[in-house]
Amino acid sequence: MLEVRDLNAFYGDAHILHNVALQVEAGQRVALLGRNGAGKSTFLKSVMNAGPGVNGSVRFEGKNLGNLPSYQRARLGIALVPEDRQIIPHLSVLENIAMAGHARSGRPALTPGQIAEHFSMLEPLVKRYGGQLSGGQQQLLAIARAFAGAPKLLFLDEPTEGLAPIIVQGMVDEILDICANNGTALLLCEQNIWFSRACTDYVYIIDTGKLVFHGDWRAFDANPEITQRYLSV
Ligand SMILES: Nc1ncnc2c1ncn2[C@@H]1O[C@H](COP(=O)(O)OP(=O)(O)OP(=O)(O)O)[C@@H](O)[C@H]1O
Repeated sequence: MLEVRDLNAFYGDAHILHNVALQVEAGQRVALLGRNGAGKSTFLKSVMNAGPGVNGSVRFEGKNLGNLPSYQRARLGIALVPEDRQIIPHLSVLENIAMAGHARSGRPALTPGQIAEHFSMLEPLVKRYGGQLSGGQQQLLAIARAFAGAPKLLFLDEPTEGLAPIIVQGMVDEILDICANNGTALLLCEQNIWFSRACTDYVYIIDTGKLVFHGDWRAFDANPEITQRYLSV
């Protein structure tokens, strides 16, 4: 579904990503782990054509995306939930979800009400303003909003950052359920290994802009030095 080859990314003269190759199959759930500054967000932004200068090949459902602008990538069915969530504070929960409808992929989409129903922590809050939500509630709203476009592939950028463990635990089921119900593939950028393991089947590790490991969680566990070398702080 998503096939990235030889991806290099730059901010001005700074060469951030080096020959990255990563693949996500339809319906697959994949984690991209790495320390602060390893290049996870840059990778997502590069695939969305939303910031860094990029060369290399990004193919989605067999099509080379070339210079296609971000909004057209969204309409092909790729949704990015950015690290800073970008909730609109003066719109209600339902209005925030409805706002993302313009990114529709062309697949049958759930209504904002149906999307909110999937997220038990959000459902009682549908009329509340975005700016009145807690950090965890805002994160769930950002994920819920991504589903307004009926994405085929969802990018989540460090969704657990700054959230209490109890909220993070609840998010696992909400994310797995809505992805399964909608046949949505997931690429999760994280530092939280527990959460990544609970949400995905396959893992890539990035360190200073280079991929240094990929495999399933069994292969990850068979190489404990990986955690020590690339993920411990
Ligand atoms: N707009 C920018 N201009 C210049 N350099 C940038 C910019 N954004 C990120 N960088 C640099 O690119 C490198 C990768 O950053 P990136 O945000 O992709 O890492 P990350 O793995 O997502 O980290 P974090 O977990 O802290 O969000 C870092 O060295 C960072 O300082």
